[in-house]
Amino acid sequence: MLDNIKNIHIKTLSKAWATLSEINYDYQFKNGSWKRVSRESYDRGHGTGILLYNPEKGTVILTRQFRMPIYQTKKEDGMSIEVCAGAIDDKDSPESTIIREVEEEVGYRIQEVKKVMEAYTSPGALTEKMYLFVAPYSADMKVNGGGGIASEHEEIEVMELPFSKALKMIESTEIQDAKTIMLLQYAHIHSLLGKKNGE
Ligand SMILES: Nc1nc2c(ncn2[C@@H]2O[C@H](COP(=O)(O)OP(=O)(O)O[C@H]3O[C@H](CO)[C@@H](O)[C@H](O)[C@@H]3O)[C@@H](O)[C@H]2O)c(=O)[nH]1
Ligand SMILES: [Mg+2]
Repeated sequence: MLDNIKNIHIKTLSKAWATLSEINYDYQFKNGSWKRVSRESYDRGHGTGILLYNPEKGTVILTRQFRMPIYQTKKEDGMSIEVCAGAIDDKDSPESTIIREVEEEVGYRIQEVKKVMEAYTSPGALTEKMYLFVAPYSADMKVNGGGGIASEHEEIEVMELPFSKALKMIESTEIQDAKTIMLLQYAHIHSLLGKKNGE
């Protein structure tokens, strides 16, 4: 335990789909003084995301879907271009979650994934950590059309596009999702697309 934090009091402000808490605590600053601090924290569990890439074709698979928080903040159409992603149930591992999400959302059956990053998505407000993966895909792995689970009100458009175009969509701000930008840049830095590495 840290010795510069004590008297932690957690108050649940909302417990519905996820949990919003107000956490009050005494924190000792570097000059030795103690202060009572209050912070809100939103817990909706952890998440996974994956960049699927095809080095032969020079393409990647992304998704496009409506995201209410984007609509709420930007007053635009709320559509978001993202890597395939999913929330992790407590009983599942990040790996098994993402393999299942890939089949549900984009229709590919993949066997192996490579974890490349663990990233807190908004550590001042969210408990969420994203486990980020990459995996190659090919046409013979396609098992369905994807789209997500209609009963969970998901409507996910599957996009297969040249890696070079995806990189340009970061510059043009068509892609604004952080985990997607991180994975596309990872692929670029590590030349995952070989000769078709976006140049
Ligand atoms: N009722 C209700 N249902 C919700 C809510 N939020 C999510 N759901 C349900 O839970 C499903 C979650 O779908 P996933 O594919 O597992 O997760 P995701 O929405 O893609 O989220 C992923 O990306 C997020 C954005 O980066 C991440 O925040 C999240 O951890 C995860 O990785 C949704 O389709 C919806 O049915 C909510 O506030 N209320
Ligand atoms: Mg999802």
